[in-house]
Amino acid sequence: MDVAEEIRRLEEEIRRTPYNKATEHHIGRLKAKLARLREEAEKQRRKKSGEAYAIKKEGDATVVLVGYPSVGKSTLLNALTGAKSEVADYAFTTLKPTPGMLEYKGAKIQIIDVPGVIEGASQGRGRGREILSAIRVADLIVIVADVFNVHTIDLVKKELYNAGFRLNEKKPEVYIKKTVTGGINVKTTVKLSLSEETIKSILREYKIHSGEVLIREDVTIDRLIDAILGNRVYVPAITVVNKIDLYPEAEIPKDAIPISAEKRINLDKLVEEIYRKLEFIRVYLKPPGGKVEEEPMILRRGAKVEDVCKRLHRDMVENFKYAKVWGKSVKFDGQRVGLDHVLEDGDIVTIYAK
Ligand SMILES: Nc1nc2c(ncn2[C@@H]2O[C@H](COP(=O)(O)OP(=O)(O)OP(=O)(O)O)[C@@H](O)[C@H]2O)c(=O)[nH]1
Repeated sequence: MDVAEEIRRLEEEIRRTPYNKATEHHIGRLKAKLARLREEAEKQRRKKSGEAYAIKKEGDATVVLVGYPSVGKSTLLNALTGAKSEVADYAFTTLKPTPGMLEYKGAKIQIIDVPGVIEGASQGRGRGREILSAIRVADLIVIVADVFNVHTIDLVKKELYNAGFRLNEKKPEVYIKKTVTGGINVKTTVKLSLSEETIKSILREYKIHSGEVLIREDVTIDRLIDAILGNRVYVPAITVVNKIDLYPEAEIPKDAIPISAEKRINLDKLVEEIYRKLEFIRVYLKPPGGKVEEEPMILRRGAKVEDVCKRLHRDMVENFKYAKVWGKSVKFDGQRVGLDHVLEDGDIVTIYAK
């Protein structure tokens, strides 16, 4: 049996098996096997096709518009940025991703439009591989549908899920340290729904027979597999339904924002949501012995001193000695910190280099 056929067989069996305490163990193994085969198939495909477009990230964050053809992605990109992406009323006018820049509250947000996601992209059909590699650069994904194609939201989400993207999901709090001997030792800080046997058999499916496993959430089978594979992309996402001007009564999922790119309806709300979801922080630089600079550097929540260095100069990380920080991220003002130090909004930073 070839890999594709085996994948289909496993999917079918998982669908048919009801989930309960008695079958949990079995389903766990099936899902682990399925994820492993999908990885294998993905590797083979990558060898064949090679990676497509290299997109140059610019600005303070990158937003990628994803959706079926003709829902209005190019129109939206133009409306948000003033960029000139080709618009036409037939499908697939977008041949290359076209970066444009949105400026809001001091942040420069790069917006990229990729060719319409087609069903089967995660299986490498159509231009799928190119699309998915473009989406990988996203700091935020905006799923675009239109009032006549609201159902495509779920199709896009499914494609992205199968391709390893996890939208608006936190990274699983599962930490695995492999050891050479000693068996699997599971430690947990919360009450788990999965049995220890299920957890162990899933680990064994990935050839982990010995190791320390620390679980800090009531993990599901799928999230446990995600943690083991470790290559999932956790990214925030927003959904919009476009062309609301043509059909104002359309039924819109409650977490989606209804907009009209052409008539500029609700775009201010969308921009605000994009800005909020990107979780920007402002960091002020103070050169050694100098005054605090007026213009902040715009970074994302979780940014480290290392990210500041990278923005300043490409050799800065290499020449870094230490930094001093004033503000919320330190215990006392002027505290010395290293590259790994996580900064907070409003911090003042001085970098000392060799
Ligand atoms: N009435 C209305 N029409 C719109 C709106 N947004 C886009 N359109 C029209 O929808 C058609 C498709 O728009 P595009 O922006 O090219 O769609 P796309 O998603 O980029 O399509 P591809 O390039 O094929 O992936 C064009 O005729 C647009 O003028 C809108 O808000 N309202």
